[in-house]
Amino acid sequence: MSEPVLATSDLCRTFVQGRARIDVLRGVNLSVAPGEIVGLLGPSGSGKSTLLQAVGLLEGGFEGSIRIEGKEAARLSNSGRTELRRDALGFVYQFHHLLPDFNAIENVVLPQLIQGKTRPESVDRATSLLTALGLGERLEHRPSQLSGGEQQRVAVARALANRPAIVLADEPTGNLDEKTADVVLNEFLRLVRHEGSAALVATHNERLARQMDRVVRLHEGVL
Ligand SMILES: Nc1ncnc2c1ncn2[C@@H]1O[C@H](COP(=O)(O)OP(=O)(O)OP(=O)(O)O)[C@@H](O)[C@H]1O
Repeated sequence: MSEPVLATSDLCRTFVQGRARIDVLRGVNLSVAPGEIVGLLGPSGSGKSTLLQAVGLLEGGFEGSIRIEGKEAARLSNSGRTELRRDALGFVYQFHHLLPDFNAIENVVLPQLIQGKTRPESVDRATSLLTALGLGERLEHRPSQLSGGEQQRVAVARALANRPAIVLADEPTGNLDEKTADVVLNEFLRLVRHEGSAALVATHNERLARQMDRVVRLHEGVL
């Protein structure tokens, strides 16, 4: 069996607020195989975003092990973690977080330039991803000139631009109306499958989660 793209073992995260201790993650064991799309369900406040932030190497303060493509995050230097985040992970959030002064194609080109790709190849890749998401006629629109669904599609293209091993998505369609959310999620899943990336997708929506390969649930800090 091939090595998981993401594996956590006994992952714990406690927040201390004044005298209160909140044990949000209490020994999470999760493994995601290459190309596997996993839905992460759990009630509000159950720790889905906290888990995604930990495995996205976005913040420290957790205990336990996080391995991405076999690399133990805690053993890496800060720059090693930054490189791993840039090369192996893609992120989609509930709000698009696109750069407002850059158009769609530039938003998707930028992470590739940061990774060291040339401008022509980055533009080719961005054009093909955005076209696959139905935005071939919107390449030069800035975020404010796009609808909510179109903005999220650009965010999806940006997340996939560097061919991540796994995309981490936190309520990627949570800000869209139901019909648009369905369409955008389906396009997201289709493109992730086509690209061969894995994905871990936090959602409240059981119906959308059923379209994924597997669903895990956070309950009282464990899966
Ligand atoms: N920086 C922080 N300091 C203190 N408590 C925090 C912090 N971040 C999160 N928490 C607490 O951790 C718990 C889990 O929060 P988290 O955002 O991970 O839940 P969630 O499952 O993503 O919720 P939702 O579905 O509503 O987005 C909550 O009780 C929250 O108040």
